[in-house]
Amino acid sequence: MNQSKEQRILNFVLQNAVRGDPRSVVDTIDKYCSQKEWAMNVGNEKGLILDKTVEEVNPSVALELGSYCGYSAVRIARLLKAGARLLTVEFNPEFAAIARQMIEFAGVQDKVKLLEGPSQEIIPQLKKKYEVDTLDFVFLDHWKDRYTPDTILLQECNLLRKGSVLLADNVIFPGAPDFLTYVRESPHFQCTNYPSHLEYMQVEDAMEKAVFLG
Ligand SMILES: O=C(NCc1cccc(CNc2ccc3[nH]ncc3c2)c1)c1cc(-c2ccc(F)cc2)cc(O)c1O
Ligand SMILES: [Mg+2]
Repeated sequence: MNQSKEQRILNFVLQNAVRGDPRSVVDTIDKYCSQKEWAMNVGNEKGLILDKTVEEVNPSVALELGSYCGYSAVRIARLLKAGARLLTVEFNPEFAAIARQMIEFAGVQDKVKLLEGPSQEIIPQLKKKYEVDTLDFVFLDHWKDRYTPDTILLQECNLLRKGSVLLADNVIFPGAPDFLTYVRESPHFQCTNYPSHLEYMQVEDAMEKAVFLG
C-alpha cells in the first residue's frame, strides 16, 4: 500500500532532522515541503507571526485546533515556559498518528497533549476532562468553516478570559470570511490582521489575531 504524503514528510524528518531539536524538525519539514511536496503546514513566513504572538502571550495553557503533521505544535511547544502546556486537537486519525510521532521526535512530548477527535466534541470536555480553567492562547488552523462556531463554543464553555488571544491561519486563502466578519464586528474582540503568504507559495494569505475583551 503506497505511503501517504504525511508519512513521507515524517520519514524525511526521521532521516534528516536532529532528534530532540524542535528547530531542526521545523526547518526539515519546510525544506521538504518547499522542495518536494507542498503540504498545509503553517510554514516559516506565517510561522514567524505565530512565534511572535506566542512569545508575546507567553501562555501557560494553549490550544491548537488542527494538528496536521505536528509542525505548528512543535513550533509553539518549543517556545513554552517550564510547566506550560499545549493541547492540540486532530480529527483525522492518520494525521494524528503522524503528529504524535513528530512531536515525540522533536522532544516536546512533555509539553504537548494531542487529543484525537472533532473540536466541537473536545472543546466542551476541556474543563472537566482535561483540567483547563481558561485558555491563554488558541491557534485556529482546522476546517475554515469551523473557526466561527468553535470561537462561539469556546465562549459558551467559558474557556476565554479577558486577554485570551486567538490567532487564525488562512483568513485570506483558503479564507475564513465569516470568521473575519464575526470577530471584527463583535464588541468582545479586538482584532489585528497580519498580511503574509500561503505556505511555500507566492499567494496572498493572512493571519488574524483576535483578543478577547471579556
Ligand atoms: O484546510 C486547511 N486546513 C484544515 C484541514 C484540511 C484538511 C483536513 C483537515 C483535518 N483536520 C481536522 C479537521 C477538522 C477538525 N476539527 N477539529 C480538529 C480538526 C482537524 C484539516 C488548509 C488548507 C490550505 C490550502 C489547501 C489547498 C490549497 F490549494 C491552498 C491552501 C492551507 C492551509 O494552511 C490550511 O490550514
Ligand atoms: Mg493553515
